[in-house]
Amino acid sequence: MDIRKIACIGAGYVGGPSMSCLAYKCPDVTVTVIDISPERVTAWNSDNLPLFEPGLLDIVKACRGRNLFFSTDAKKHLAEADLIFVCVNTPTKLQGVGAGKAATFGFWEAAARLIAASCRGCGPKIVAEKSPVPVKTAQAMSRVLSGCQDGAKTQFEVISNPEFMSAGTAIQDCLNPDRVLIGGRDTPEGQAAVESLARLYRRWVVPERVLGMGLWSSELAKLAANAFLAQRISSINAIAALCEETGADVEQVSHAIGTDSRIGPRFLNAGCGFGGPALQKHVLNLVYICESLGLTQAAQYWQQVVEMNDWGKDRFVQRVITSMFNTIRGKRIAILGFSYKANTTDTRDTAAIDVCRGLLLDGAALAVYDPKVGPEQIHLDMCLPRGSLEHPRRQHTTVSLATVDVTRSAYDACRGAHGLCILTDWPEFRSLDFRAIFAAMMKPAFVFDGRNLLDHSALREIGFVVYALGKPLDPFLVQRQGWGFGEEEEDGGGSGGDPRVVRSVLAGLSGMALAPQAAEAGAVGPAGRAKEGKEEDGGAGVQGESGGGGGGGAGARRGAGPALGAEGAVGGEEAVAGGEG
Ligand SMILES: NC(=O)C1=CN([C@@H]2O[C@H](COP(=O)(O)OP(=O)(O)OC[C@H]3O[C@@H](n4cnc5c(N)ncnc54)[C@H](O)[C@@H]3O)[C@@H](O)[C@H]2O)C=CC1
Ligand SMILES: O=C(O)[C@H]1O[C@H](OP(=O)(O)OP(=O)(O)OC[C@H]2O[C@@H](n3ccc(=O)[nH]c3=O)[C@H](O)[C@@H]2O)[C@H](O)[C@@H](O)[C@@H]1O
Repeated sequence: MDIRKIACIGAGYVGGPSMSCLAYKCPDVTVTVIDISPERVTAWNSDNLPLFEPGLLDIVKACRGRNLFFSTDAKKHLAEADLIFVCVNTPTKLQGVGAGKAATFGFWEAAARLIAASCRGCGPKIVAEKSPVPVKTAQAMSRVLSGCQDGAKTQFEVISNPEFMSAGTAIQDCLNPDRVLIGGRDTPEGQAAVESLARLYRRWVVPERVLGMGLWSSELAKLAANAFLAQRISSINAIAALCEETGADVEQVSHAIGTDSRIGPRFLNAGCGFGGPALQKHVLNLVYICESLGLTQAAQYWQQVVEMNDWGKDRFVQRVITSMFNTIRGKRIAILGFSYKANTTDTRDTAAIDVCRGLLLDGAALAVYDPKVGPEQIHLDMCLPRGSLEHPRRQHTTVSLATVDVTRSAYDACRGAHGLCILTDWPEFRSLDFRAIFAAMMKPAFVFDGRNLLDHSALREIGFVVYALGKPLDPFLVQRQGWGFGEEEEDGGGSGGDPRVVRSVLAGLSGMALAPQAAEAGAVGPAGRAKEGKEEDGGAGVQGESGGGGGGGAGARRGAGPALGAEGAVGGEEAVAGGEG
């Protein structure tokens, strides 16, 4: 079939960018992207696209109105199309059989019924699955399509053409894909349909990368590819935990293993957990398929990839808490980065949600900054009710948003903070002025780099105590129990550690390295006490009763934003950070 008109159901993260690239590369083919959401369609027809993707706006502007259209008029465009892509979402089931693991087929069935209803009596059509689906969805799709035809039958050939783009690099992934899979039935009609679509792709993708295969292989390959990626990340994260315990450096280890050409260097960055709309969901889909087929051991194997990811997020939260003297109650913690990775606004299943919720549950006051994600989304994600569509596995203990401040800049987030966490690998975080940030933070000032993004030795030079995931532990953290802070002070004598860190920490604790804001807010001199607080207020808080002597360095700060929790609880018996100054 010579494809002249294409319709795509779903103008989301996949449908929008992939169809824009198709239109860009095939100017003689008309591509119409359909969505049920009029707001989305309106946004696609404006310069304010509904999603941020580098290079996307240029491509859209080059084709929109020429051979690229966005519309809500499904009936018209589906009836006219030679080829229909289905790009609807496939969230995880929340109830019933397979809840928490199986993919919901509802959007797909609705799309199939829409196609069937719109195309009665039309000529033959190819229907291509683009969003990932459970194996054998094509069969179900064909049955729905042919079952809903009442009389005037249209010939539908269902093929599989899974999308492998990643958010943030969607345009380059579409324009220069590693491979394009097209799966079809092993019949003349099936193979003809595969060939029709392959001809389009071969206009810009070298023929060796356009791979024809069986329908079920193509469907399964998509889930398997994501499961392998997730497994790789969980594997390196498991090694990262081991590195911290042994003094090895995960970056050196991943470099070493990545130079083996059989393993390869990519996707070996340890981090505080993979997130996004795909990896976890697809691993769980795979688990469910294995379980359904009685492959218990295979199911358990893949399940462990997700368990490891959850453990990694918990481990990060634990590190923050134990590093900060076993208490974060009322302490302001800056969260830099909320999206699940850089260059996207997408927060679906982002590791930041679980990390933030973990910190909130332990009483922290968070100041969140993300270059592209706004306050509404962050607040929504933080308090989604149990069972929300894209986060079925999350533990939904209620957290209070009263202590979540979303700031306009990284500097605002860090001002007055006891610690800062890097949760997304936004490159701009690298070029922040960390001297200024250090000056404005409570002391000791902690950095928890969950993406190994920053220059850790430069940060230590400045005076930060740095936790870098999978790296040898900062001497201050190894020795943390020896400083007489927290509940376990009997452990140590406080000797040892990097002298620079030790000096800086001592300076901070004695108030010599006070943040200007803290000074303004009432903290004074080496024996600093909060002017507004009680005389006996402890260092880290303003309302504590017995925080100890001259701890002004780590605290004595009031009124500088929502730094303290409702109880202002950093002081009192938990005001250990400043207690021994
Ligand atoms: N986000 C990504 O980078 C990638 C996502 N995928 C997968 O592709 C699927 C779709 O993902 P996204 O595009 O991110 O989802 P999305 O939720 O952003 O977009 C789906 C769109 O389909 C529309 N829709 C649903 N049913 C419809 C119907 N009957 N008629 C018209 N419009 C309808 C929705 O309104 C929505 O705009 C998911 O399963 C995802 O896992 C695959 C590759 C990459
Ligand atoms: O099916 C999909 O939707 C897509 O899912 C993933 O793409 P995506 O989820 O956009 O992002 P990835 O680049 O895979 O990153 C996912 C998560 O893994 C984390 N990650 C990635 C790489 C790494 O080395 N370490 C690591 O922790 C990222 O920070 C992010 O949170 C796949 O990479 C795409 O090929 C696939 O098309």
